[in-house]
Amino acid sequence: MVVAAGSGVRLGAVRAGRPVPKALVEVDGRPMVTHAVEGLLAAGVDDVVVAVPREHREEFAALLPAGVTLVVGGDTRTASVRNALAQCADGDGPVLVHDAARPFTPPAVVHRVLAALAGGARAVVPVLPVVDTTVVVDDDGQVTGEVARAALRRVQTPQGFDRGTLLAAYARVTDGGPGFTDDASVVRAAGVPVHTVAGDELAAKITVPHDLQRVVRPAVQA
Ligand SMILES: Nc1ccn([C@@H]2O[C@H](COP(=O)(O)OP(=O)(O)OP(=O)(O)O)[C@@H](O)[C@H]2O)c(=O)n1
Ligand SMILES: C[C@](O)(CO)[C@H](O)COP(=O)(O)O
Repeated sequence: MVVAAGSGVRLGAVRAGRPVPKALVEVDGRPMVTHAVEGLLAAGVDDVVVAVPREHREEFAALLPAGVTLVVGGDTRTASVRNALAQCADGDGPVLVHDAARPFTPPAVVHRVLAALAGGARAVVPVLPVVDTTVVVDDDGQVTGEVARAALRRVQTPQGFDRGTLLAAYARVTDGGPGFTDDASVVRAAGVPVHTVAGDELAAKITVPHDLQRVVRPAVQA
């Protein structure tokens, strides 16, 4: 599945004087959501479900390839995943949860996640190391401590799950509960170990305007 129902408040994109959902913002000439969905399909993923904002449903439907299922997302990412998961309850095989906001995720990342699932992992996330010195600051912006970064990782998507494991984990949590920022956290809260594989800087999430200047479509995706 691809979650594309966020507003993109931090990106702050505007079209004809009105806020436009982040997933509809164009990168390399096409909406982010189109790149993200086509990327999964090109990597061999089938049965793609996309969570979209209710008020833009028709626009998303016109953009996306035939065969893709659209569902209306929720107020939080967790709620959007939950709505899309409802479409996945009867399927077979693992489920991938991917952000529309990571338009140029290389297929190799998808394949590493799927390979780890095929090897028996129930939950898999792509991660990258933290390469900068990392500190803690107080409310005034003063540094109050340094963080040992060797064990820290930045988490990306797609995140992959054994289908039953993901469904059961989401059934345990409510959208009004603790603020889960990804799906691995939901699964880990259910006591399931989360395995990591290497992510890729090309899978970076577009979050703030500066990210639009940095986003790179690889000439050849591996
Ligand atoms: N209610 C929500 C919130 C987020 N997402 C999706 O989750 C992904 C990662 O979320 P993020 O980058 O935080 O997107 P937004 O919530 O749109 O950003 P912001 O917090 O700046 O509004 C995005 O593809 C976004 O569309 C979603 O489907 N439904
Ligand atoms: C799911 C995610 O992209 C993994 O890094 C991330 O947690 C989304 O969180 P955000 O805080 O809404 O950007």
